[in-house]
Amino acid sequence: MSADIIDGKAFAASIRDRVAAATGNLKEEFGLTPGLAVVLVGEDPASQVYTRSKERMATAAGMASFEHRLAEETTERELLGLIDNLNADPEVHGILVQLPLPPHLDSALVINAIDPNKDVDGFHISNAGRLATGQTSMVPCTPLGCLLLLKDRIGDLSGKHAVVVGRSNIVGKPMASLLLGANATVSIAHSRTADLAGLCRQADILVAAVGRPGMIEGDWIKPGATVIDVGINRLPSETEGGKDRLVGDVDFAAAKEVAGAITPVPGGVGPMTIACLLANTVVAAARINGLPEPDELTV
Ligand SMILES: Nc1nc2c(c(=O)[nH]1)N[C@@H](CN(C=O)c1ccc(C(=O)N[C@@H](CCC(=O)O)C(=O)O)cc1)CN2
Repeated sequence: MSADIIDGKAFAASIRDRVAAATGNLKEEFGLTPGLAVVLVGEDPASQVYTRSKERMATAAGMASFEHRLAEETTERELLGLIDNLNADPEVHGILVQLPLPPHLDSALVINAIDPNKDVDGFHISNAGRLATGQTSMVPCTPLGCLLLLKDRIGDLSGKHAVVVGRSNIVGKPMASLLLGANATVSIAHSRTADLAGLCRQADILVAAVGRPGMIEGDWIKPGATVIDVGINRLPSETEGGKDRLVGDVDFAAAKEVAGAITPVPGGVGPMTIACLLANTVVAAARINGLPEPDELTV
């Protein structure tokens, strides 16, 4: 039997519709237009695509979009100066600095300079700590998107064994916190985990976020499990002059023969990231202004 394919693209579109409705309410009832500032340093081609999509989708949802394109050689001082200005700007409710930054810039320093209330990526140390300790926080967009897909597919996650492969600060660790908060039993695995395949085989929910193309094999998956593939790996085309191929961290063709449900790459988790960013921006705008939060957009 072949797994159900989880349509992240369609689900993300439905979240963006809800964001647009919530944005419309804030404007009509309170005269408040949520504003998102997108900061891109340098010319990384994928980052250019992602930031353009963020700006376009923010505008389509009725928000104000503030775009800041900075040269590759921008200094830390200049970038921190911009962030100070955005922190102080009452029309800006969400600030994101696109990652990765050029290597001469200290990402942790830059992210921690963002006002935590405007940190719609949820990467600030104070938001990371609040999430890890079960307090209200801004939640990182990719893990938030994964949780929404899982809840939509499974409903109550209580007692499910979730294995998260990957321990990054922006996906693996917050994903584990969110799953714990939803009462799953959580294992965090990584490249040094003994018998990684054996651990994955115990998972009712398997989240792969390692950045290694096709690393999770079909026979690592428990029959019927729900598999969330966070990996977005670009491989050269198999034909000369063709376009690069995007593949996930899971061997999709093999896994779909065993899993109960699985996200594809592209079209799975990726589109949820931007939809959740927009949802976080509306939530931030409401919180900053002491207004009721649109609860359908929070977890
Ligand atoms: N400040 C941030 N930087 C980065 C984040 C982030 O959440 N905040 N995440 C990633 C990049 N990213 C958003 O910024 C992102 C990645 C992928 C997608 C997406 O929709 N992917 C599509 C495929 C698109 C393609 O062809 O490349 C899919 O999977 O279907 C959206 C956003 C790193 N940086």
